Amino acid sequence: MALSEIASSYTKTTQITPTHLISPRPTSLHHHHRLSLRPSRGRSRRFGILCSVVPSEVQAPAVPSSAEAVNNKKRECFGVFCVTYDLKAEEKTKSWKSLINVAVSGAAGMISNHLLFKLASGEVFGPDQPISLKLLGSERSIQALEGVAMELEDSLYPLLRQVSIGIDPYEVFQDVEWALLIGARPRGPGMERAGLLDINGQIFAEQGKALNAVASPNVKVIVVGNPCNTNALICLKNAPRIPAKNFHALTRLDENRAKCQLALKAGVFYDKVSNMTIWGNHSTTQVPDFLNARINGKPAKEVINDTKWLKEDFTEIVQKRGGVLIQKWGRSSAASTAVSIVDAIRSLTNPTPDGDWFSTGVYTNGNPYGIAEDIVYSMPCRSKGDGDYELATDVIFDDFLRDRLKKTEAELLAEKRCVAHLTGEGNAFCDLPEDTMLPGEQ
Ligand SMILES: NC(=O)C1=CN([C@@H]2O[C@H](COP(=O)(O)OP(=O)(O)OC[C@H]3O[C@@H](n4cnc5c(N)ncnc54)[C@H](OP(=O)(O)O)[C@@H]3O)[C@@H](O)[C@H]2O)C=CC1
Ligand SMILES: O=C([O-])CC(=O)C(=O)O
Repeated sequence: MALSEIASSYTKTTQITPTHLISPRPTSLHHHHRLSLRPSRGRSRRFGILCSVVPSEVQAPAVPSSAEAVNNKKRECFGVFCVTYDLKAEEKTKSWKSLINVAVSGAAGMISNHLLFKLASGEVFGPDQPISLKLLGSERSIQALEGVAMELEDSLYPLLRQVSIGIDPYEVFQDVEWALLIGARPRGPGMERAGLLDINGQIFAEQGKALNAVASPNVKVIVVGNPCNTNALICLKNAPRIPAKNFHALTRLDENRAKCQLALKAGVFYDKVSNMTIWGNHSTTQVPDFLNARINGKPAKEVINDTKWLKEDFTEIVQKRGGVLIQKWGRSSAASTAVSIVDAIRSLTNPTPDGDWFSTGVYTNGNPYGIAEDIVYSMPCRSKGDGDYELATDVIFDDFLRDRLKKTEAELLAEKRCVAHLTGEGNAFCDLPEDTMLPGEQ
Protein backbone atom coordinates (compact mmCIF):
# COMPACT_ATOMS: atom_id res chain seq x y z
CA MET A 1 0.00 0.00 0.00
CA ALA A 2 1.38 3.43 -0.88
CA LEU A 3 2.04 5.78 2.01
CA SER A 4 -0.24 8.35 0.46
CA GLU A 5 -3.08 5.83 0.57
CA ILE A 6 -2.39 5.10 4.19
CA ALA A 7 -2.27 8.80 4.90
CA SER A 8 -5.70 9.36 3.48
CA SER A 9 -7.10 6.22 5.03
CA TYR A 10 -7.64 7.50 8.52
CA THR A 11 -9.24 10.56 9.96
CA LYS A 12 -8.60 12.83 12.86
CA THR A 13 -11.36 12.15 15.33
CA THR A 14 -10.53 13.57 18.70
CA GLN A 15 -9.04 16.82 19.82
CA ILE A 16 -7.40 16.40 23.20
CA THR A 17 -5.64 18.83 25.46
CA PRO A 18 -3.07 16.78 27.37
CA THR A 19 -1.78 19.52 29.65
CA HIS A 20 -0.14 16.87 31.81
CA LEU A 21 1.79 15.32 28.98
CA ILE A 22 4.08 18.02 27.70
CA SER A 23 6.19 20.17 29.97
CA PRO A 24 6.20 23.88 29.29
CA ARG A 25 9.07 25.27 27.29
CA PRO A 26 11.90 26.24 29.59
CA THR A 27 12.33 29.94 30.20
CA SER A 28 15.84 31.23 29.82
CA LEU A 29 16.02 31.28 33.62
CA HIS A 30 15.09 27.61 33.82
CA HIS A 31 17.51 26.83 31.10
CA HIS A 32 20.36 28.64 32.77
CA HIS A 33 19.63 26.82 35.98
CA ARG A 34 19.65 23.47 34.24
CA LEU A 35 22.98 24.14 32.61
CA SER A 36 24.64 23.99 35.97
CA LEU A 37 23.16 20.62 36.86
CA ARG A 38 23.72 17.05 35.82
CA PRO A 39 20.75 16.27 33.57
CA SER A 40 17.98 15.03 35.80
CA ARG A 41 15.60 12.20 34.98
CA GLY A 42 12.02 12.79 33.90
CA ARG A 43 12.59 15.62 31.47
CA SER A 44 11.96 14.22 28.05
CA ARG A 45 9.16 15.89 26.12
CA ARG A 46 6.67 13.97 24.15
CA PHE A 47 5.49 15.26 20.80
CA GLY A 48 3.53 12.12 19.91
CA ILE A 49 0.08 11.93 18.51
CA LEU A 50 -0.19 8.74 20.54
CA CYS A 51 0.60 10.66 23.68
CA SER A 52 -3.00 10.19 24.75
CA VAL A 53 -2.78 6.41 24.75
CA VAL A 54 0.29 5.85 26.89
CA PRO A 55 -0.78 7.40 30.17
CA SER A 56 1.67 5.29 32.17
CA GLU A 57 4.51 7.42 30.83
CA VAL A 58 3.12 10.84 31.68
CA GLN A 59 5.22 13.27 33.61
CA ALA A 60 4.52 16.16 35.89
CA PRO A 61 5.14 19.58 34.40
CA ALA A 62 7.42 22.09 36.05
CA VAL A 63 5.42 24.72 37.92
CA PRO A 64 5.21 27.77 35.69
CA SER A 65 4.78 31.37 36.71
CA SER A 66 1.31 32.75 36.07
CA ALA A 67 2.49 34.60 32.94
CA GLU A 68 4.06 31.43 31.69
CA ALA A 69 0.95 29.48 32.52
CA VAL A 70 -1.10 31.76 30.28
CA ASN A 71 1.47 31.45 27.54
CA ASN A 72 1.72 27.70 27.91
CA LYS A 73 -2.02 27.32 27.92
CA LYS A 74 -1.94 28.51 24.33
CA ARG A 75 0.91 26.24 23.28
CA GLU A 76 0.73 23.30 25.64
CA CYS A 77 1.16 20.87 22.80
CA PHE A 78 2.69 21.09 19.38
CA GLY A 79 -0.04 21.38 16.74
CA VAL A 80 -0.60 18.04 15.13
CA PHE A 81 0.88 16.10 18.03
CA CYS A 82 -1.97 17.39 20.18
CA VAL A 83 -4.43 15.58 17.98
CA THR A 84 -5.09 11.93 18.28
CA TYR A 85 -6.35 9.64 15.59
CA ASP A 86 -8.85 6.90 16.09
CA LEU A 87 -6.73 4.04 14.80
CA LYS A 88 -9.18 1.37 15.93
CA ALA A 89 -11.93 2.74 13.75
CA GLU A 90 -9.81 2.52 10.65
CA GLU A 91 -9.79 -0.62 8.61
CA LYS A 92 -6.46 -0.12 6.86
CA THR A 93 -4.39 0.54 9.94
CA LYS A 94 -5.50 -2.82 11.37
CA SER A 95 -2.92 -4.44 9.13
CA TRP A 96 -0.16 -2.36 10.68
CA LYS A 97 2.43 -3.97 12.92
CA SER A 98 2.73 -2.87 16.52
CA LEU A 99 4.63 0.32 17.25
CA ILE A 100 8.43 0.15 17.40
CA ASN A 101 10.54 2.43 19.54
CA VAL A 102 13.64 3.78 17.88
CA ALA A 103 16.15 5.96 19.74
CA VAL A 104 18.50 8.31 17.91
CA SER A 105 21.31 10.15 19.70
CA GLY A 106 22.91 13.27 18.26
CA ALA A 107 19.42 13.82 16.92
CA ALA A 108 20.01 17.51 16.23
CA GLY A 109 23.16 16.76 14.23
CA MET A 110 23.68 16.65 10.49
CA ILE A 111 23.39 12.91 9.93
CA SER A 112 20.20 12.73 11.96
CA ASN A 113 18.72 15.57 9.98
CA HIS A 114 18.63 13.21 7.02
CA LEU A 115 18.03 9.96 8.86
CA LEU A 116 15.01 10.91 10.96
CA PHE A 117 12.90 11.73 7.94
CA LYS A 118 13.75 8.41 6.33
CA LEU A 119 12.81 6.57 9.51
CA ALA A 120 9.52 8.45 9.78
CA SER A 121 8.60 7.92 6.12
CA GLY A 122 8.49 4.12 6.32
CA GLU A 123 11.36 3.55 3.91
CA VAL A 124 13.45 1.88 6.62
CA PHE A 125 11.10 -0.40 8.56
CA GLY A 126 8.34 -0.66 5.97
CA PRO A 127 5.02 0.99 5.06
CA ASP A 128 3.07 -0.99 7.69
CA GLN A 129 5.39 -0.22 10.59
CA PRO A 130 4.29 2.63 12.84
CA ILE A 131 7.19 4.19 14.68
CA SER A 132 7.96 6.13 17.83
CA LEU A 133 11.09 8.26 17.58
CA LYS A 134 12.96 8.99 20.79
CA LEU A 135 15.48 11.72 20.25
CA LEU A 136 18.46 12.13 22.54
CA GLY A 137 20.19 15.48 22.72
CA SER A 138 21.93 17.58 25.33
CA GLU A 139 21.61 20.93 27.05
CA ARG A 140 23.47 22.33 24.02
CA SER A 141 20.95 21.04 21.55
CA ILE A 142 17.60 21.01 23.32
CA GLN A 143 16.23 23.99 21.38
CA ALA A 144 17.43 22.52 18.12
CA LEU A 145 15.75 19.24 19.04
CA GLU A 146 12.45 21.06 19.39
CA GLY A 147 13.05 22.41 15.90
CA VAL A 148 13.65 18.88 14.63
CA ALA A 149 10.40 17.72 16.24
CA MET A 150 8.54 20.63 14.63
CA GLU A 151 9.87 19.68 11.21
CA LEU A 152 8.79 16.10 11.80
CA GLU A 153 5.32 17.37 12.67
CA ASP A 154 5.15 19.45 9.54
CA SER A 155 6.03 16.45 7.41
CA LEU A 156 2.70 14.73 8.16
CA TYR A 157 4.10 11.21 8.19
CA PRO A 158 1.22 8.79 8.82
CA LEU A 159 3.48 6.14 10.36
CA LEU A 160 5.11 8.53 12.82
CA ARG A 161 2.96 8.01 15.89
CA GLN A 162 5.12 9.58 18.53
CA VAL A 163 8.14 11.81 18.95
CA SER A 164 9.82 12.50 22.24
CA ILE A 165 12.93 14.48 23.02
CA GLY A 166 15.18 14.34 26.05
CA ILE A 167 18.69 14.66 27.39
CA ASP A 168 18.75 11.70 29.75
CA PRO A 169 19.59 8.37 28.07
CA TYR A 170 17.95 6.45 30.92
CA GLU A 171 14.69 8.03 29.92
CA VAL A 172 15.07 8.25 26.16
CA PHE A 173 16.21 4.61 25.82
CA GLN A 174 13.23 3.22 27.72
CA ASP A 175 11.98 0.10 25.87
CA VAL A 176 13.79 0.94 22.65
CA GLU A 177 14.15 -1.85 20.12
CA TRP A 178 16.70 0.04 18.02
CA ALA A 179 19.29 2.52 19.24
CA LEU A 180 21.10 4.52 16.57
CA LEU A 181 23.97 6.16 18.41
CA ILE A 182 25.17 9.05 16.28
CA GLY A 183 26.04 11.83 18.73
CA ALA A 184 29.75 12.18 19.48
CA ARG A 185 32.21 14.97 19.97
CA PRO A 186 34.13 15.82 16.83
CA ARG A 187 37.92 15.83 17.10
CA GLY A 188 39.02 19.42 17.52
CA PRO A 189 42.32 21.03 16.53
CA GLY A 190 45.20 19.78 18.65
CA MET A 191 43.15 17.04 20.28
CA GLU A 192 45.03 13.74 20.59
CA ARG A 193 43.32 10.63 19.32
CA ALA A 194 43.62 9.25 22.85
CA GLY A 195 41.69 12.30 24.10
CA LEU A 196 38.95 11.72 21.55
CA LEU A 197 38.72 8.05 22.55
CA ASP A 198 38.38 9.02 26.18
CA ILE A 199 35.80 11.79 25.73
CA ASN A 200 33.60 9.84 23.36
CA GLY A 201 34.22 6.62 25.24
CA GLN A 202 32.65 8.18 28.31
CA ILE A 203 29.54 9.09 26.30
CA PHE A 204 29.24 5.52 25.04
CA ALA A 205 29.95 3.98 28.45
CA GLU A 206 27.07 5.97 29.91
CA GLN A 207 24.78 5.14 27.01
CA GLY A 208 25.70 1.44 27.32
CA LYS A 209 24.73 1.52 30.99
CA ALA A 210 21.47 3.24 30.15
CA LEU A 211 20.63 0.72 27.42
CA ASN A 212 21.44 -2.07 29.85
CA ALA A 213 19.07 -0.63 32.41
CA VAL A 214 16.04 0.36 30.35
CA ALA A 215 16.14 -0.78 26.71
CA SER A 216 14.31 -3.77 25.30
CA PRO A 217 16.49 -6.82 26.15
CA ASN A 218 17.05 -7.63 22.48
CA VAL A 219 17.69 -4.03 21.38
CA LYS A 220 19.85 -3.68 18.26
CA VAL A 221 22.45 -0.95 18.57
CA ILE A 222 24.23 0.75 15.68
CA VAL A 223 27.12 2.98 16.72
CA VAL A 224 27.92 5.72 14.22
CA GLY A 225 29.70 8.32 16.35
CA ASN A 226 33.45 8.04 15.92
CA PRO A 227 35.68 6.25 16.65
CA CYS A 228 32.72 3.93 16.09
CA ASN A 229 34.32 0.49 16.50
CA THR A 230 35.83 1.24 19.88
CA ASN A 231 32.79 3.24 20.97
CA ALA A 232 30.69 0.15 20.16
CA LEU A 233 33.06 -2.03 22.20
CA ILE A 234 32.78 0.33 25.17
CA CYS A 235 29.01 0.44 24.81
CA LEU A 236 28.57 -3.33 24.76
CA LYS A 237 30.97 -3.86 27.68
CA ASN A 238 28.77 -1.54 29.72
CA ALA A 239 25.61 -3.40 28.75
CA PRO A 240 26.13 -7.02 29.87
CA ARG A 241 22.37 -7.72 29.88
CA ILE A 242 22.21 -7.18 26.09
CA PRO A 243 23.78 -9.80 23.80
CA ALA A 244 27.15 -8.49 22.52
CA LYS A 245 26.10 -9.71 19.09
CA ASN A 246 23.44 -6.98 18.97
CA PHE A 247 26.01 -4.16 18.77
CA HIS A 248 27.24 -2.86 15.43
CA ALA A 249 29.74 -0.23 14.35
CA LEU A 250 28.72 1.42 11.09
CA THR A 251 31.03 0.46 8.23
CA ARG A 252 28.27 0.38 5.66
CA LEU A 253 29.21 3.80 4.34
CA ASP A 254 32.67 2.42 3.56
CA GLU A 255 31.09 -0.57 1.82
CA ASN A 256 28.94 1.73 -0.29
CA ARG A 257 31.92 3.92 -1.15
CA ALA A 258 33.92 0.83 -2.19
CA LYS A 259 31.10 -0.46 -4.39
CA CYS A 260 30.86 2.90 -6.09
CA GLN A 261 34.60 2.94 -6.89
CA LEU A 262 34.60 -0.61 -8.30
CA ALA A 263 31.55 0.18 -10.42
CA LEU A 264 33.19 3.34 -11.75
CA LYS A 265 36.38 1.51 -12.67
CA ALA A 266 34.54 -1.42 -14.28
CA GLY A 267 32.14 0.87 -16.14
CA VAL A 268 29.04 -0.79 -14.71
CA PHE A 269 26.18 0.47 -12.61
CA TYR A 270 26.82 -0.08 -8.92
CA ASP A 271 24.04 -2.61 -8.44
CA LYS A 272 26.28 -5.06 -10.30
CA VAL A 273 28.85 -5.06 -7.47
CA SER A 274 28.28 -7.62 -4.70
CA ASN A 275 30.15 -9.40 -1.88
CA MET A 276 31.90 -6.19 -0.88
CA THR A 277 33.56 -6.55 2.50
CA ILE A 278 35.08 -3.82 4.58
CA TRP A 279 37.30 -5.49 7.15
CA GLY A 280 38.37 -3.98 10.44
CA ASN A 281 38.23 -0.45 11.73
CA HIS A 282 36.23 2.50 10.39
CA SER A 283 39.50 4.38 9.95
CA THR A 284 42.20 4.80 7.36
CA THR A 285 43.43 1.25 8.13
CA GLN A 286 40.12 -0.27 6.99
CA VAL A 287 40.46 -2.95 4.31
CA PRO A 288 38.14 -2.75 1.30
CA ASP A 289 38.35 -6.35 0.07
CA PHE A 290 38.70 -6.55 -3.73
CA LEU A 291 39.72 -10.23 -3.56
CA ASN A 292 36.22 -11.43 -2.60
CA ALA A 293 34.21 -8.65 -4.27
CA ARG A 294 32.26 -9.60 -7.35
CA ILE A 295 31.11 -7.65 -10.39
CA ASN A 296 28.26 -9.15 -12.40
CA GLY A 297 28.88 -12.31 -10.36
CA LYS A 298 32.56 -12.59 -11.42
CA PRO A 299 35.60 -11.87 -9.21
CA ALA A 300 36.29 -8.13 -9.32
CA LYS A 301 39.98 -8.85 -10.02
CA GLU A 302 39.05 -10.65 -13.24
CA VAL A 303 36.74 -7.88 -14.42
CA ILE A 304 39.04 -4.97 -13.56
CA ASN A 305 42.32 -6.80 -14.25
CA ASP A 306 44.49 -4.04 -12.79
CA THR A 307 46.04 -5.30 -9.58
CA LYS A 308 48.13 -2.18 -9.06
CA TRP A 309 45.02 0.01 -9.14
CA LEU A 310 43.15 -2.32 -6.80
CA LYS A 311 45.96 -2.57 -4.26
CA GLU A 312 47.00 1.06 -4.27
CA ASP A 313 44.46 3.48 -5.69
CA PHE A 314 41.20 1.70 -4.85
CA THR A 315 42.22 0.90 -1.30
CA GLU A 316 43.38 4.43 -0.57
CA ILE A 317 40.45 6.14 -2.28
CA VAL A 318 38.01 4.23 -0.08
CA GLN A 319 40.06 4.70 3.10
CA LYS A 320 40.29 8.46 2.57
CA ARG A 321 36.98 9.18 0.86
CA GLY A 322 35.59 10.80 4.00
CA GLY A 323 38.50 13.24 4.18
CA VAL A 324 38.26 14.24 0.54
CA LEU A 325 34.57 14.90 1.01
CA ILE A 326 35.25 17.11 4.03
CA GLN A 327 37.71 19.14 1.93
CA LYS A 328 35.02 19.70 -0.72
CA TRP A 329 31.99 20.16 1.50
CA GLY A 330 33.57 21.70 4.58
CA ARG A 331 31.85 19.11 6.76
CA SER A 332 31.69 15.34 6.96
CA SER A 333 29.40 13.06 4.97
CA ALA A 334 25.91 13.39 6.39
CA ALA A 335 23.38 12.40 3.71
CA SER A 336 25.34 9.37 2.49
CA THR A 337 25.98 8.31 6.09
CA ALA A 338 22.24 8.46 6.78
CA VAL A 339 21.60 6.38 3.66
CA SER A 340 24.16 3.84 4.83
CA ILE A 341 22.49 3.61 8.27
CA VAL A 342 19.24 2.82 6.45
CA ASP A 343 21.08 0.17 4.41
CA ALA A 344 22.57 -1.29 7.58
CA ILE A 345 19.17 -1.60 9.25
CA ARG A 346 17.53 -2.99 6.13
CA SER A 347 20.30 -5.59 5.79
CA LEU A 348 19.37 -6.88 9.23
CA THR A 349 15.61 -6.72 8.73
CA ASN A 350 15.48 -8.28 5.26
CA PRO A 351 16.98 -11.58 4.07
CA THR A 352 20.37 -11.15 2.41
CA PRO A 353 20.13 -11.91 -1.33
CA ASP A 354 21.46 -15.41 -2.14
CA GLY A 355 25.25 -15.56 -2.23
CA ASP A 356 25.74 -11.93 -1.27
CA TRP A 357 26.74 -10.45 2.11
CA PHE A 358 27.09 -7.06 3.78
CA SER A 359 29.69 -5.48 6.05
CA THR A 360 29.16 -4.43 9.60
CA GLY A 361 31.45 -3.94 12.58
CA VAL A 362 30.60 -6.70 15.06
CA TYR A 363 31.96 -8.18 18.26
CA THR A 364 34.57 -10.84 17.57
CA ASN A 365 33.63 -13.90 19.52
CA GLY A 366 34.53 -17.17 17.82
CA ASN A 367 35.11 -15.81 14.31
CA PRO A 368 36.38 -18.25 11.64
CA TYR A 369 38.93 -15.84 10.12
CA GLY A 370 41.58 -15.87 12.85
CA ILE A 371 40.89 -12.27 13.85
CA ALA A 372 41.64 -11.38 17.48
CA GLU A 373 38.71 -11.92 19.81
CA ASP A 374 37.04 -9.32 22.00
CA ILE A 375 37.13 -6.31 19.66
CA VAL A 376 34.58 -4.78 17.27
CA TYR A 377 35.82 -5.57 13.76
CA SER A 378 33.99 -5.18 10.46
CA MET A 379 33.33 -8.50 8.73
CA PRO A 380 31.09 -10.03 6.02
CA CYS A 381 27.67 -11.02 7.39
CA ARG A 382 24.38 -12.50 6.24
CA SER A 383 20.96 -12.15 7.78
CA LYS A 384 17.68 -14.03 7.56
CA GLY A 385 15.97 -10.68 8.08
CA ASP A 386 15.22 -11.26 11.76
CA GLY A 387 17.62 -8.59 13.05
CA ASP A 388 20.31 -11.20 13.68
CA TYR A 389 23.25 -12.19 11.42
CA GLU A 390 25.80 -14.92 10.79
CA LEU A 391 29.35 -14.48 9.54
CA ALA A 392 29.96 -15.46 5.91
CA THR A 393 32.31 -18.44 5.68
CA ASP A 394 32.78 -18.69 1.91
CA VAL A 395 35.57 -16.12 1.95
CA ILE A 396 39.09 -16.46 0.52
CA PHE A 397 42.34 -14.86 1.69
CA ASP A 398 45.73 -14.12 0.18
CA ASP A 399 48.91 -12.67 1.70
CA PHE A 400 48.03 -9.07 0.80
CA LEU A 401 44.63 -9.35 2.46
CA ARG A 402 45.98 -11.14 5.56
CA ASP A 403 48.67 -8.51 5.99
CA ARG A 404 46.10 -5.68 5.84
CA LEU A 405 43.73 -7.47 8.22
CA LYS A 406 46.53 -7.67 10.80
CA LYS A 407 47.27 -3.97 10.52
CA THR A 408 43.71 -2.84 11.16
CA GLU A 409 43.44 -5.45 13.93
CA ALA A 410 46.55 -4.03 15.61
CA GLU A 411 44.99 -0.58 15.52
CA LEU A 412 41.81 -1.83 17.16
CA LEU A 413 43.74 -3.69 19.84
CA ALA A 414 45.67 -0.49 20.59
CA GLU A 415 42.42 1.48 20.80
CA LYS A 416 41.06 -1.13 23.17
CA ARG A 417 44.08 -0.82 25.49
CA CYS A 418 43.51 2.92 25.44
CA VAL A 419 39.98 2.62 26.81
CA ALA A 420 40.52 -0.20 29.31
CA HIS A 421 39.29 2.14 32.08
CA LEU A 422 35.93 2.36 30.28
CA THR A 423 35.48 -1.34 29.54
CA GLY A 424 36.18 -2.55 33.07
CA GLU A 425 39.54 -4.04 32.11
CA GLY A 426 41.89 -2.13 34.35
CA ASN A 427 44.20 0.76 33.62
CA ALA A 428 44.34 2.29 30.19
CA PHE A 429 47.60 2.27 28.28
CA CYS A 430 47.70 4.30 25.07
CA ASP A 431 50.25 3.31 22.44
CA LEU A 432 48.25 4.15 19.33
CA PRO A 433 49.99 3.69 15.99
CA GLU A 434 50.76 7.06 14.42
CA ASP A 435 48.65 6.45 11.36
CA THR A 436 45.49 5.95 13.41
CA MET A 437 43.03 8.31 11.77
CA LEU A 438 39.33 8.59 11.09
CA PRO A 439 38.36 8.49 7.42
CA GLY A 440 37.61 12.19 7.71
CA GLU A 441 41.07 13.12 8.97
CA GLN A 442 44.03 13.71 6.69
N1 LIG B 1 30.68 5.58 11.04
C1 LIG B 1 30.58 6.34 9.99
O1 LIG B 1 30.54 5.85 8.85
C2 LIG B 1 30.51 7.82 10.12
C3 LIG B 1 30.54 8.40 11.35
N2 LIG B 1 30.46 9.77 11.49
C4 LIG B 1 30.47 10.27 12.84
O2 LIG B 1 29.13 10.53 13.24
C5 LIG B 1 29.13 11.49 14.29
C6 LIG B 1 28.05 12.53 14.04
O3 LIG B 1 28.28 13.20 12.84
P1 LIG B 1 27.37 14.46 12.42
O4 LIG B 1 25.94 14.18 12.65
O5 LIG B 1 27.81 14.87 11.07
O6 LIG B 1 27.90 15.50 13.46
P2 LIG B 1 27.24 16.85 14.04
O7 LIG B 1 28.39 17.64 14.52
O8 LIG B 1 26.28 17.44 13.10
O9 LIG B 1 26.41 16.27 15.25
C7 LIG B 1 27.06 15.60 16.25
C8 LIG B 1 26.21 15.61 17.49
O10 LIG B 1 27.02 15.03 18.48
C9 LIG B 1 26.62 15.53 19.70
N3 LIG B 1 27.68 15.65 20.71
C10 LIG B 1 27.84 14.77 21.70
N4 LIG B 1 28.83 15.14 22.49
C11 LIG B 1 29.36 16.27 22.00
C12 LIG B 1 30.39 17.11 22.42
N5 LIG B 1 31.12 16.83 23.51
N6 LIG B 1 30.66 18.20 21.68
C13 LIG B 1 29.93 18.47 20.59
N7 LIG B 1 28.92 17.69 20.15
C14 LIG B 1 28.62 16.60 20.86
C15 LIG B 1 25.94 16.84 19.43
O11 LIG B 1 24.63 16.66 19.86
P3 LIG B 1 24.16 16.95 21.34
O12 LIG B 1 24.64 18.31 21.71
O13 LIG B 1 22.71 16.81 21.20
O14 LIG B 1 24.80 15.86 22.18
C16 LIG B 1 25.89 17.00 17.94
O15 LIG B 1 24.61 17.34 17.47
C17 LIG B 1 30.57 12.03 14.33
O16 LIG B 1 31.25 11.35 15.39
C18 LIG B 1 31.17 11.60 13.02
O17 LIG B 1 32.56 11.46 13.08
C19 LIG B 1 30.29 10.58 10.40
C20 LIG B 1 30.25 10.04 9.14
C21 LIG B 1 30.41 8.62 8.89
O1 LIG C 1 35.73 11.29 10.11
C1 LIG C 1 34.51 11.61 10.07
O2 LIG C 1 33.90 12.20 10.96
C2 LIG C 1 33.72 11.21 8.88
C3 LIG C 1 33.72 9.77 8.65
O3 LIG C 1 33.79 8.95 9.53
C4 LIG C 1 33.58 9.33 7.27
O4 LIG C 1 33.35 10.16 6.40
O5 LIG C 1 33.71 8.13 7.03
